[in-house]
Amino acid sequence: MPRTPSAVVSAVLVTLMVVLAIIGPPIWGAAAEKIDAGAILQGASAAHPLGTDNLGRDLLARVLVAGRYSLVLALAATLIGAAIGVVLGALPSVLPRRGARLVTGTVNALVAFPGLLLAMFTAVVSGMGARGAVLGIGVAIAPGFARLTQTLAASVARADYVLAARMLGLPRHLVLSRHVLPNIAEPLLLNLTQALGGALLGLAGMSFLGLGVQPPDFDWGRLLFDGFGRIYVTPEVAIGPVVAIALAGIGFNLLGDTLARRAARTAVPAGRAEPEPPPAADAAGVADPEAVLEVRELTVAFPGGVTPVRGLSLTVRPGEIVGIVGESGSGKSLTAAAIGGLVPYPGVVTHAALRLSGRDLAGLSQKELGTGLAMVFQDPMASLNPALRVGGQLAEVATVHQGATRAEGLRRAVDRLGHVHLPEPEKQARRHPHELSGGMRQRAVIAMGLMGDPQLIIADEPTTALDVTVQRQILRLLREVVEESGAAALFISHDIAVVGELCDRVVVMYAGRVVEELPVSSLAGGAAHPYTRALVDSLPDMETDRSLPLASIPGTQPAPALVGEGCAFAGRCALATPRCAAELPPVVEYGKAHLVACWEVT
Ligand SMILES: Nc1ncnc2c1ncn2[C@@H]1O[C@H](COP(=O)(O)OP(=O)(O)OP(=O)(O)O)[C@@H](O)[C@H]1O
Repeated sequence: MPRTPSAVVSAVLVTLMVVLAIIGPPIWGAAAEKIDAGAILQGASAAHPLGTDNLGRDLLARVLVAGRYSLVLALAATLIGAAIGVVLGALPSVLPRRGARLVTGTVNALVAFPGLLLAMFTAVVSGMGARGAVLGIGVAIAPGFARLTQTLAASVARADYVLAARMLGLPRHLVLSRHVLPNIAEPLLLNLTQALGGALLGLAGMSFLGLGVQPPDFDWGRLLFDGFGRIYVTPEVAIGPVVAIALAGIGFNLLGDTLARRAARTAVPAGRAEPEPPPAADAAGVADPEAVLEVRELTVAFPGGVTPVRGLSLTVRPGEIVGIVGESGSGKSLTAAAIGGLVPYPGVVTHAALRLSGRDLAGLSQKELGTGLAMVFQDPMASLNPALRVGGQLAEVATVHQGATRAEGLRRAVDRLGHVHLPEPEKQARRHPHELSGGMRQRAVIAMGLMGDPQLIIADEPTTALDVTVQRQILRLLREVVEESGAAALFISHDIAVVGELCDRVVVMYAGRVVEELPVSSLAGGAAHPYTRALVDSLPDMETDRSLPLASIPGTQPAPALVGEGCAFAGRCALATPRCAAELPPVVEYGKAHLVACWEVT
């Protein structure tokens, strides 16, 4: 059901156009063709509300009848454009390098060429009339489709399942048709709707220029062309086709926008088996009144059976800093992204519960999310707009979400920048992000999170890009901010030593699952899972012989698409038995505030 005003408007307009195309010719067809020598070139009257043409035919009836032809021509042009575009866009994936470069270069040149000129040129070359105009508009639309197909195909090409198919030696055209095209079909279809609106306007333009539909046929553009010569004497004769063209163009463009927005929100991959449905509502249970963040059975899946986060549960309580630790690729960042609603398309997030202070995260407004949840990422430049001054960006949180004036917002921004110990905060607020050092930028991002009233701060590897001294300062700042603001924090890191220093509790992830959760105080000596123990053992201490290479865990973590039935760590585990590889160990209690998933220690 459409919900936003633009969705309602687009649904009404498009339905109207389709109904008109179906019922227009049978109902008003005869009136549109009826020649009346006594009513030639008349203006508006009761009998002819939009006037008549040079043969005395009723213009209102002609506008209503022309809808079908206009829509059919636009649909044909769009399909031609999409077909040429998808072929051109997909070719670089199957051609040898040189051919691919040639096609890409041609597409780039065509994208830069004005569409209407391309359409006019093609129409003139292929013969004036409806066929030439349709071909012309089709050719003008094609480069846009080609560029979109290329970009989408390139983004899917790096997915694990495409790499796996390539490594299996599948021919390129099969990789393209089986693995790439089905996964980019949905955005292409959405683009088709928007292109239909553009084609309608383009065809009307061609007919208006005299290059399109020729008499005795007529579409809205042709009616506008005929009426335009009389626009100063009887302007109403041009109004009908103008209104029809505008409404149809707006309707299809808005429909494309609405569908694209909806698809981005639901992000269900096209043409692929969908991941398991979310567990039944009652599995969510009752909200934990103690929890700032409650995550139950969180799963993040991508097309092709890639499930990098599998049934993850965790709880963060007020004032607590919980660390998520794991090797690269264990699913830490996707967990953070899923909590923040930032999993990129075409990822699908399912969960039994995802609550912030007892409230379903999906039900929170942008304002509640913007002020209640602060996200700090590894690269502060990714969170700061390089074109804006730091103070202005921070102030935006207050002006957009809290209804503050710009002056109030700026005052609060300077105050928050001082709070995170940026020297001379007024001066820093006037600077652009590139004028600050990496550590200062990260402080500014933390200050941005503090502009609201965050209940939870999610910090995803916030110190990885910084040098060791600055790392320590930022970690100290995070602890201070949590203590002062009363917020809780979820701290993500691959470094168990850093987690051990900063956090109260640690959640250890391996290949998308929680394998152990324990208080940080139990890490040294109290860890139960062989993986956690190996992580702790790989840390150097005072007695480590620094002349020897650091201990590391032999083997590698399996890629998300290659995780088997049982424990994903079994292949690297010294304690593994045949049961470990065959059966998934459940996460069970192992002493006070301690959970573990391992057959051999429970
Ligand atoms: N857009 C995507 N499409 C398909 N797979 C993805 C996508 N994003 C991430 N993945 C897969 O999910 C897995 C987990 O990624 P994630 O970034 O959460 O790991 P991580 O533990 O944070 O690692 P790192 O420390 O390297 O960031 C990776 O193996 C990656 O291949």
